[in-house]
Amino acid sequence: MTRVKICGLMEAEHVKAAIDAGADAIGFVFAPSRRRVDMKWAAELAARVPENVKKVGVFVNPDAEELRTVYRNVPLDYVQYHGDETPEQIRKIGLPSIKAFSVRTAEDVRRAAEYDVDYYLFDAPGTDFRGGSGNVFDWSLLAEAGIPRERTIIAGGLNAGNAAEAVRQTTPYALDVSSGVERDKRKDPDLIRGFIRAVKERGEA
Ligand SMILES: O=C(O)c1ccccc1N[C@@H]1O[C@H](COP(=O)(O)O)[C@@H](O)[C@H]1O
Repeated sequence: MTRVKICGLMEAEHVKAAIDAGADAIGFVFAPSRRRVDMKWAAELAARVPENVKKVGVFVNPDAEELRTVYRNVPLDYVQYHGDETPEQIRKIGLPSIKAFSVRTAEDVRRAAEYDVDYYLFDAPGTDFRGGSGNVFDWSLLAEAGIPRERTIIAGGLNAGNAAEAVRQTTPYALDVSSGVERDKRKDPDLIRGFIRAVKERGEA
């Protein structure tokens, strides 16, 4: 069964909607973004999340000490690195990790093999910020990744209308969505439910 991560949550109502709809993971953005949350509020939101729903902190080129401070104060399951972090930096920090790759070319996808992380996330390049752009990348490039599909997460411009096709083409571990479950730049509970339904009710075994 393909997992779903709902990212960029900022409001308690939307955290609850994602959990109730069956999200497998939720994401809090600590990087520069219109979806950024501060550590104290993220800790309050995270405290409402049951253990079976994984909590992911999204960072871009974080300072290692600041990252550890957030990790100590917010009960995160994974750190998502969404910048230019090197394999050595991630290894040295030593926390459970997801590395995001901005995909323009096959070379961008091949870089993933240099990293030793828990999950590999492939996203379209950002526009205003490093992620959360609502753009789709060319999924066919993933054939170049050389990463087991059970450790692959697809992001970038997903919505209830293209989620099933993304799963069909890429057979990933999980889909990750932010813009596609927003209306007027704010998360929308109906869109969250619709996205999760579109992924989970594809008729998979
Ligand atoms: O969501 C953000 O604002 C964000 C900012 C900086 C880095 C990553 C960010 N989010 C990640 O972007 C993709 C989702 O993008 P989309 O809006 O669905 O196209 C996902 O990996 C988020 O974790």
